Amino acid sequence: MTDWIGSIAGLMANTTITEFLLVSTVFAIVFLVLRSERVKIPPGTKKLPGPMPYPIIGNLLSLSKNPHLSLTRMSKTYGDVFQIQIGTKPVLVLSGLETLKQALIRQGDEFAGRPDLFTFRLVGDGKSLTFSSDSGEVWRARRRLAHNALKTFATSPSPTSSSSCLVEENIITEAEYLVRKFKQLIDEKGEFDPYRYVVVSVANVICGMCFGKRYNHDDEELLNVVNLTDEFGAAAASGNPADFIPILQYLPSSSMKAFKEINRKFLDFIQKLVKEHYKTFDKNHIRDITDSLIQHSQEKRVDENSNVQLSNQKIVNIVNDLFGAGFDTITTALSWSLMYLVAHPNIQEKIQDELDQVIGRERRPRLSDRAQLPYTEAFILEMFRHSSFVPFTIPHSSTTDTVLNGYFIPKGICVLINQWQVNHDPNLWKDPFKFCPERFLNTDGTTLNKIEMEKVMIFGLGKRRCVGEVIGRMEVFLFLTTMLQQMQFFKQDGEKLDMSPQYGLTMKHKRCHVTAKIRFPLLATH
Ligand code: HEM
Repeated sequence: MTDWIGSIAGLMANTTITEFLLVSTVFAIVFLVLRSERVKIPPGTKKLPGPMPYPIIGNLLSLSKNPHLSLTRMSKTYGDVFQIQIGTKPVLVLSGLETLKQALIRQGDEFAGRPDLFTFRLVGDGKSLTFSSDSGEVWRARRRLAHNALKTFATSPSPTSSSSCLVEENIITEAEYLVRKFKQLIDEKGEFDPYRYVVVSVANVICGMCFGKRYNHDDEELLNVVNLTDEFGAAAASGNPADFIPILQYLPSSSMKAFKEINRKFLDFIQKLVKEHYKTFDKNHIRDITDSLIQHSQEKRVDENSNVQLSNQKIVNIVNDLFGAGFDTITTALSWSLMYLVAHPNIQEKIQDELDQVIGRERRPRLSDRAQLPYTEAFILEMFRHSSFVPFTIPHSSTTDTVLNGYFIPKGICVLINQWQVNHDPNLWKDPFKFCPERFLNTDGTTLNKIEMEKVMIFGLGKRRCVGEVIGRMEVFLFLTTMLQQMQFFKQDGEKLDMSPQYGLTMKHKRCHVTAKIRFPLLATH
């Protein structure tokens, strides 16, 4: 955001007074015209509350560097449903768990759209399932395809192994490689940056599902793509001024240049793999998600639940979304987990005691152990809640004129959904800023409290809820338990942990080097 403010300041410095007055007059006229076209509120409904916008920039300055915090503060004044203006565009902000359930579940169809934003048009050549403004039948048919592909190639029972499903085997293998890599780094250097290696292991899991392929930790091609997520997340985050003030799209901006470059690199990487799949495709031997999408497009199957006919590109491009969404979120979750573990050694010890008692040292953790590891599960929930590393869902839009909590909502308004606010709402959580896994346990301390668990907002809700949630939760559990069964992590002597999140689509902490101790020698078998 500072990049944009810098551009505006630079522009003003190079402008004469006459030019400045002329531009101001034009903007003032545009502002007055826009004001006169204000939305008419139907009788019996209320006008959305919200702060007074300034001409041209609206409430942009009030968003600050951390929009999740400023919009949470505003919700205390204006309530769960209020409007701000970014540039000249109105934006609806929703907070409060009950309000989010009302909008996204009970009125789900009315809030399932995506706004047509400048940055979103740059993702996946404008054809992304996640970011494009397709809603209705096209989006629904693509979402069903994504769901089915994940079911077939991830969560279906494994025909050949003892694992409960295909992806379990895949994750356990990658987690084991990761632990070996950490051990090697400890022997060689005594410390390491976990994020750098976790990202490759997590990317390998989704690469296995999508392309039947894995990469080693030093593969330049993969590293070039997976290391772009910070810049991607900064530009695609909710409230990017370039999405709301059209003139900013034409000003020189290093962050927007980087964003375009990232999308191009990402698309090239995926397209290369898709092309290889087309060359070796055999309809009698479907190897992975890409093959199954190619098969679907070649057979020109009409989606069985609708009459919509999707283009080949819109079918095969679904793999871009699955790959893109499938590694950054989980890597960020694991990286935050390691930060909390080194910041709270007593919590790390408690998890390890639980793992020792339930699993022991003779075998590796499995998904079937989850029910017997309530403290570990409570830790994961608390990591999701406390970090709230996806502070807003991806922006939604209203698909029709509607009413929410008595307020009139016009069709097509961009909607920001503040997950961070729900996860830190003092009406829902005792001491919301304290990191305390115990809050998710019943008083007996051995079972999880379902009501508390369901209050955590990190995967969204309703029609647009994350399609990879099941896999995401499995991955975080298996990577974490495999690491913690074998290794104990510490912060380095003298290293200060900086856990302040950097705002973005997914919020990251500053990269941090940790050290680790091997808890017991590696077993030859799982
Ligand atoms: C810890 C891991 C994850 C978190 C926290 C997470 C979170 C989210 C959130 C907040 C959304 C936006 C929901 C909305 O707009 O209302 C989303 C959407 C999505 N996620 Fe995830 N996600 C995770 C893992 C995954 C994985 C592993 C995949 C794929 C394999 C995936 C695929 C998607 C897709 C395709 C969408 C777009 C859905 C749509 O627009 O209809 N996610 N995710």
